[in-house]
Amino acid sequence: MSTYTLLLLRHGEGAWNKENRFCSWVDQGLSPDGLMEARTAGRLLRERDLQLDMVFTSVLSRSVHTAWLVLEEMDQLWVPVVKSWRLNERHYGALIGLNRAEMALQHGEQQVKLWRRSYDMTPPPIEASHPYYTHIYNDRRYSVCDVPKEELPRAESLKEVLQRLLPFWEGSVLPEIRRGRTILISAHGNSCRALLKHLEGISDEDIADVTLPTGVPVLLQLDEELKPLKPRELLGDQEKIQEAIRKVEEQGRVTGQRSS
Ligand SMILES: O=C(O)[C@@H](CO)OP(=O)(O)O
Repeated sequence: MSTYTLLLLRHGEGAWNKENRFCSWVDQGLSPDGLMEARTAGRLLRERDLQLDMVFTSVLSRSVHTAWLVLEEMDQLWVPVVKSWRLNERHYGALIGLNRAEMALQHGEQQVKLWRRSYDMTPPPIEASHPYYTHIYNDRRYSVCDVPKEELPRAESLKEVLQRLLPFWEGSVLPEIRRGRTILISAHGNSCRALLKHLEGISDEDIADVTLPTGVPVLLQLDEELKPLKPRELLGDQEKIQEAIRKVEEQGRVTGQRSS
């Protein structure tokens, strides 16, 4: 029976992870720690002797840059990379740019947890008057998408992330996996969570408890039916990974932790 190897990776830490702001579709670069996390992820994959055949990223610089650093560390910079907006971070609508701890103070921690982690709650949409509206929709990268700019999301629940991601997964990624290719998807916390939900059959309720830290590769072994053969493996120092997960979860508390 053939098995498939799939790696999911949330990009290394970005500047706004540190500032505890909803980053979403704002094109923030990697922080110095994020650069290090991406290189460490690459070294971990090299130590496992993984040979990548193809990489998929979002169109946000932090996921593209992470993929590049991983490939460089693996000495596999030649590997083809395909980018799509459909792997972008969840569109946080009007919440973009806001500080999670301040939002928890204003709206309550429970509301922030629902916005961040519930499966089907869509945050308020971004309006044209929002300070980051032009930054996002006037960016040239969104004029070359497979849908017209007007049809791009203005806010998304995790469910809506999965809906826009699935056509790309099925049309572009799955055929490569079925050909036996080893794939890395370098994306974002919520696009990776949506994909994990789909692949592992996680319930709408349980997905709220799945948190991914930045820069930690998630190794999945799939059977011919694309069902996981064993539990997902988060690569790296397990104690540090648990600590990083706890920090991401605490970002929505009134005292708002920084991600690393
Ligand atoms: O800011 C964002 O876009 C995401 C990921 O960093 O935040 P959250 O963890 O709150 O979903």
